[in-house]
Amino acid sequence: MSEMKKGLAGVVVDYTAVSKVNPETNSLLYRGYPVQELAAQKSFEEVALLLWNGELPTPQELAAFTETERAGRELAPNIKAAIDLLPLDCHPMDVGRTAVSVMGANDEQTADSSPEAELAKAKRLLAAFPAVVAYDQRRRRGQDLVEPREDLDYAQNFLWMTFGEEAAPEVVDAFRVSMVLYAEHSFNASTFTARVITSTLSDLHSAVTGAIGALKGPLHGGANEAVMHTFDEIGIRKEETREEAAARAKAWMEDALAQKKKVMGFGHRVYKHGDSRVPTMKAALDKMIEHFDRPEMLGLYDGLEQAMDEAKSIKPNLDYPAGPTYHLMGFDTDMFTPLFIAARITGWTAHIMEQRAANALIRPLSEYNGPDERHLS
Ligand SMILES: CC(=O)SCCNC(=O)CCNC(=O)[C@H](O)C(C)(C)COP(=O)(O)OP(=O)(O)OC[C@H]1O[C@@H](n2cnc3c(N)ncnc32)[C@H](O)[C@@H]1OP(=O)(O)O
Ligand SMILES: O=C([O-])CC(=O)C(=O)O
Repeated sequence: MSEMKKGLAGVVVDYTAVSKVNPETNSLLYRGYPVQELAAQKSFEEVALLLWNGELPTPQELAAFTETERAGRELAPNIKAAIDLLPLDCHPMDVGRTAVSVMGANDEQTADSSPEAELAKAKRLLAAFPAVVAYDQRRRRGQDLVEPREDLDYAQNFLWMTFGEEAAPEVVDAFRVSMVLYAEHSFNASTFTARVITSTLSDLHSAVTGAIGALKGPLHGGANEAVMHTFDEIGIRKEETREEAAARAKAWMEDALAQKKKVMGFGHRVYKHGDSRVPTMKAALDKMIEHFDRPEMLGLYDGLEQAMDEAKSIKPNLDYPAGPTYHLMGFDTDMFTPLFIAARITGWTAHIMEQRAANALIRPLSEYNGPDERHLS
């Protein structure tokens, strides 16, 4: 029997030039650039162009994309109608998955897999998806659709369409940082799903729809939502000091680990000494805690992190600081993973284009362990 690698752990299956995750140096490079530098200096729009094209845009390229992106933000009538038909208590990831599927049916270039068409579709998806998340949160709150504004950038407009008011610059910046950090992460489960689907020569929207299904699970993107459920289970008490909250969180974690529970937002398949993106996202969370004056949230955060570190030396992943950041911004908890979709559309589509350019059908082998051959009498 050939060696089996459950979960493909440690298996290298292809080359990629999109990003490099290095657990030894705890670094993440998008097309060669450290993600921390991009998060400090670049807009999400610039990072998207970097991931797709391999280079940062020239001012002219950025201006052209800005125009396309701002013109493509409206919710198409049949996507709005499809969302309106979905139950208010279905998960927002079901809404996001359905919306991308309808976008695939709408797109005139769905069957065109030329590099130019793939890039154009990726840009349209990036531009159109925020309206899905924004409208879904609003309809669940009994609020009307807010039309996009072309005078706002991607992050500003996303928050505008969700909350119907202009967000403070600090909030916009933390949101932008989260989008940049969530944009890309090599062969994670959802990206690999997108590449598997692409490898059959299926279309870009099908690959993204499948990737959304993979992202939904709590072992992957669904963890950012699960982190908030943990905070809620411990109990968020605004009147509490940071120290009081930390003590309760520590006790909660010790109890959870004694019961051998998996606590979402901690651990990673590749990083074993901490996720390269966490310090940058934690700095954004700190700014939100200060902006909204919520020190007790920091107490909960620190308490869980310290207790996990002391008991198992397992470090937080990106979902851990992202969850409470989105909560403080005002997003409903089950909207957090759709926010991850909005960002990861960039990485997924970059990988879809890369897979298509050097394709091989992805079809591994299995070792049969069912009943021996038998026959109908
Ligand atoms: C953006 C992202 O998608 S990042 C990932 C988000 N996912 C989560 O936060 C879910 C929680 N974390 C996990 O389930 C895991 O750490 C994974 C799935 C991310 C990575 O898992 P793997 O590399 O397969 O490691 P595995 O799950 O085998 O864990 C190794 C050991 O650490 C323990 N462990 C790992 N993560 C956790 C955790 N979050 N809580 C408690 N124990 C954990 C496991 O129980 C296991 O212990 P054991 O050897 O005593 O059985
Ligand atoms: O790389 C992974 O396995 C998961 C992850 O952190 C991501 O997709 O951002």
